[in-house]
Amino acid sequence: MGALPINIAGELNPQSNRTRTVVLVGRTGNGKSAVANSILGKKVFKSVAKASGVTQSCQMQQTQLKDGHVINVIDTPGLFDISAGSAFISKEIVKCFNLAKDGIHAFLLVLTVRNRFSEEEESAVQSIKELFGSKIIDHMIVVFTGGDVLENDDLTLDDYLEDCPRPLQEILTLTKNRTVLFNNITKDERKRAEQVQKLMSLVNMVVAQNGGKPYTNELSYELKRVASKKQMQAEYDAKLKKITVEMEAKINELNSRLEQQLAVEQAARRRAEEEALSTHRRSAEEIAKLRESLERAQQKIQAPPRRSGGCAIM
Ligand SMILES: Nc1nc2c(ncn2[C@@H]2O[C@H](COP(=O)(O)OP(=O)(O)OP(=O)(O)O)[C@@H](O)[C@H]2O)c(=O)[nH]1
Repeated sequence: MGALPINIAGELNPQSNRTRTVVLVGRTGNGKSAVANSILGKKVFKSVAKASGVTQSCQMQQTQLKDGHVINVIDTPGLFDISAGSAFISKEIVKCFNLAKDGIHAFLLVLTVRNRFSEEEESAVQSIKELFGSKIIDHMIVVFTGGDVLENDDLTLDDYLEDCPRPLQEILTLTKNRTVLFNNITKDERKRAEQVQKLMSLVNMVVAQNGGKPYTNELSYELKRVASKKQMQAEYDAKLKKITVEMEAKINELNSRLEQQLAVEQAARRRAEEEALSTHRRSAEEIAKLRESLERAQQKIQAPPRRSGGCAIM
C-alpha cells in the first residue's frame, strides 16, 4: 500500500482538491446503494428490496461529474444495525478508511421517508457519533430517499419534516439542516442530475466549512502511519489486525452501553404506558358510575306518582 495523498494536517494535496470522497451510512434498506447509483449515474451497486442486508462489504466506485469533480462513492453495509456483530463492524470500518485514501469529505446519513424514524435509527446515529467522535457531525449530510413517495402526495421535504420526532429534529439541528431529497427511481435524467448537483453543493459547503480538510480521526492517522512505513506485508497485516481488534473492543463496550440505555428507555416508556392505561381505566369506571347514578335519577323522575288510599298525591 502506498502513502496516502494527504499531508499530516489532513489537507488534500493540490492534485486531489477536485476529488471528493463520500461514505454512505445508514440502516439496511434505507437506500444507500440506490443513492450511490444515483450519484454515479449508473447501476453499479446492487439495490433491491430485501428483508436482510444486500450490501455485504464496503465498496468504492468513482465517477467524474460534469463540473470536473471526481467523486469517490463508498457504499457500506448496515454497519450500525442492531444485528451487526462487532467483529464485522470493526473489519468494515477499517476497510472503509483504507479505501478512502484521500480522506473522507462527507458522510451521507441515508434515511428514508418511507419508514418512520425509529429508535434503532437514533441509536445508529449515536453509535456513529461515539465511534468517530462528534467532529463527524461537521461532515455529515442527511440524505432522504423516497422522493417519489412525497411527490405522489404533493409534499415537499420541508412539509415532511414539519413536526418530525425530536431525535430526528436534533440530528437536523446538529447538521445545520444540510438535507437533500433523492428520488432514486426517477427515469428523468435532468432530475437525477439536479439531485446530485444539490448534494455536491452541500459536499462542497462542508469541505469549505472544514477549511478544505477531509474528516480524519485517530484511526485514519494510525492507518496512514502504518501504510506510510514500507513494512513487510506480514508486519502490516499484523498491525491492521491489532487496529481491528481494538476497534472491536470499543464497539462491544459501546453496544453494551447502548443496550442498557435502550432498556432503561423502554422500561420508562412501559411504565408511562401502564400509568396512562390505569388512569384511563379509572376514568372509565368513574364515567360508568356517573352514568349509573344518572340513569337511576332519570328513572326516579320518570316513575309514575305513587297513589295513597285511592287518591293521587298532588
Ligand atoms: N420508491 C423508492 N424506493 C427506493 C428509493 N431508494 C431506494 N429505494 C428502494 O429501497 C430498497 C432498498 O434500497 P437499497 O439501496 O438496497 O438499500 P441499502 O440501504 O443499500 O440496503 P443494504 O444494501 O441492504 O444495506 C430497494 O428496493 C430500492 O429500490 C426511492 O427513492 N424511492
